[in-house]
Amino acid sequence: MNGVASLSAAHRVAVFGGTHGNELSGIALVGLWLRDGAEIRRRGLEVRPFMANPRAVQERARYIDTDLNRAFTPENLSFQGEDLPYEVKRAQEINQIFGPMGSPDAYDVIFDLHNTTSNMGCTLILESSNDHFNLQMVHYIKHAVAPVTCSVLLNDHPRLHYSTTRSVAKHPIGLEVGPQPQGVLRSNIFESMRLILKHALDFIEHFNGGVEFLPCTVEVYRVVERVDYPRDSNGNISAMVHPDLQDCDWEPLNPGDPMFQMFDGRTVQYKGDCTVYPTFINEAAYYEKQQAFVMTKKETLNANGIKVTKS
Ligand SMILES: CC(=O)N[C@@H](CC(=O)O)C(=O)O
Ligand SMILES: [Zn+2]
Repeated sequence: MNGVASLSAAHRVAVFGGTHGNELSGIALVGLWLRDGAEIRRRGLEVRPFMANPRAVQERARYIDTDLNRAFTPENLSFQGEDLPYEVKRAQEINQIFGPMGSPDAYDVIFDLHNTTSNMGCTLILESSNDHFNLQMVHYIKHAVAPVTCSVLLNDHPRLHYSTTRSVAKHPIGLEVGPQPQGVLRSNIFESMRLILKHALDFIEHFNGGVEFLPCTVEVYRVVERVDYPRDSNGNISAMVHPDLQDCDWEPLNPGDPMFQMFDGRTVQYKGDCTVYPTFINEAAYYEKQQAFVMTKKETLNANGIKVTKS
């Protein structure tokens, strides 16, 4: 052994767009690939483009009844009856088609395409720090796009983790590209998303084809806290993201640095005792979630070497 683990091939891959109906890059790309899938075809793989929340896409809304990307809880997936919220029914359908979640029948990989209004650039979102297949994939993608940066957000926090659409797959991976306003298509964001997905599919093709990926390290930003806006006694927002923090996703925030600018002009400073790396700063979709930004800490993860199991 040289530290290289054998994993089974990843034959079934899905690409989801429109999990949120107002994030247009993934919707446009999946629409394109539903009409002609040549671009995402790879040897030894089934790659299935899929519109996750078609009614929300129709309405150009994030969701109809409830956020689909929070809906994949065990309770929701096992509810019976007719009167369920649209996204709960849709979650059950998606779990039927691409799951069941946690079973051997589940799809190997789901890429879930999102846009953010934050200045995050290209970001891959992982839900586990010990999925070595995904760690190797993000390592490959980071190298393939360099010198352009592709950041990795790790959300496996026990309290802050949420039940995503992609979590139906064995290897769930989110792709978040911004900044792009809701309901808007920007060509640069569209092309960045398209390129990341190309590299991701290339990685899987190489892996299935027998290429060995050696042990490596991956820099990730681990979610440690969600930060709400300052609020008045009625619960209304009383401040905005400070101009020194706005658009500074992934940049260090040090103790004493400004975070918010109150409507009355005062500044709210970061009072923590260590450097953090804010992201999803001023994301439009997070006002309803009482979230001004996410605090992360930088970490280096070790990825095992991997190669495909000979069958
Ligand atoms: C802006 C946005 O929708 N972000 C995604 C992030 C993710 O896919 O984990 C969400 O909150 O569902
Ligand atoms: Zn989204």
